[in-house]
Amino acid sequence: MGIALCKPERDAAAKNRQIETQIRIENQANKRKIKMLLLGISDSGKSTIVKQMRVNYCNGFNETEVVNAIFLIRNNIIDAFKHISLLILDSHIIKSDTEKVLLKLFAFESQKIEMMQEVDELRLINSIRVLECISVFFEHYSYHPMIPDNIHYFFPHLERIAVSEYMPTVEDLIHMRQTTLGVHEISFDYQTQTIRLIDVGGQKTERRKWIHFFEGVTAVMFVCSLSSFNQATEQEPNNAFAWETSLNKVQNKILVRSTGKAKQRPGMVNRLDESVDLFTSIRENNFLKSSNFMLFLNKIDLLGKKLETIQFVNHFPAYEQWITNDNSVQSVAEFIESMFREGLDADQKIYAHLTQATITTNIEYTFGLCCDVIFNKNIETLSLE
Ligand SMILES: Nc1nc2c(ncn2[C@@H]2O[C@H](COP(=O)(O)OP(=O)(O)OP(=O)(O)O)[C@@H](O)[C@H]2O)c(=O)[nH]1
Ligand SMILES: [Mg+2]
Repeated sequence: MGIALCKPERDAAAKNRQIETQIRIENQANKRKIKMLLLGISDSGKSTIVKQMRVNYCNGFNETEVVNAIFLIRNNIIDAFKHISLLILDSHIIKSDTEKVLLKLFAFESQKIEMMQEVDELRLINSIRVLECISVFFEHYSYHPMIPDNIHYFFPHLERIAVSEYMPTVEDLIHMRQTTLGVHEISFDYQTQTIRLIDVGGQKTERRKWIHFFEGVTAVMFVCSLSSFNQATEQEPNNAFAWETSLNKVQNKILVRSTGKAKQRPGMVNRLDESVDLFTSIRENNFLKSSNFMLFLNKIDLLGKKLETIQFVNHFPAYEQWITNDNSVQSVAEFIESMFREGLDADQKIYAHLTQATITTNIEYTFGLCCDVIFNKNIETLSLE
């Protein structure tokens, strides 16, 4: 005989059943959705792609996000001037004593500037943007690896941005940089399907969270910044792929590629090398064996700008042996793509695309191409079952 429950207990049990049913319904619905995962190292452009999806297929950005963006964009600008000031102070660029005072303020007390009253913050941004040494810097060192990519967009717009009545445009929001922490998901309808698009943080400390989202992934969209070829990060103790060894039983391999590796710098890891190594380890992950792999070779615009003054071969000596080693965007992009394809089995297909994630139509077009492949494959799989 069952134990009789009093009314509050009966209500609680009914509520629990209701929640469980709801979760089951949602899980079933999620299974019917196409799950896409955006992966890649930090700053490659994953969240920028999500923003473009929101512009194209959701309702764009809400009022709160736009207001928050005012502060985030100004912080992006202050952060960029911090790095620029440090470089100028350390360089031969001529600067007057008054210029030095302002440069030192941005270089060493940028956090203080961010905490100031808006009127003071704007005054300082407007004072630094017109300095002679700043224009010299942009003329000669504009694509220095320490400079955040989005300052190339924001610098010419500073007169519009550094005013108290500033309201960010959609384009400003696309270029705004906010490091992703945790995992974020958007869901939207595309043609006849519902897509779940999952964005993760690319920093090393964030990567251990990724594995929890590897089940049932239809497509991995791996994003790599082509312009990262001259950027480096500090080497960390060898535990970056701890999630892989503990959860997926894949051996941590020393990855050797014949195509190319960056010139070694003690204690530093080239960001393009880091990206290729990460891609290889993800490609070998058992959970993702049946997923489609889309490679977004992103920031093609910045690659072009950098190659105007930087010789790619100086960073990747193996490029000397490449079929065409003429420092053109096309040739360098092909070489980089080959680095990602190194060691692929004959039956492992990777669909690579050159992208500029800051251009809405470019991402709309590329996403369309990815979906054509995914949907057609789905039809093939269904007809085989
Ligand atoms: N010029 C240019 N800038 C880009 C492009 N794609 C992204 N960016 C900029 O690069 C910066 C980093 O982009 P995010 O999308 O935040 O990078 P992420 O991969 O999400 O980085 P994490 O969240 O740290 O993993 C932003 O300021 C973007 O505006 C591109 O194709 N061209
Ligand atoms: Mg992000």
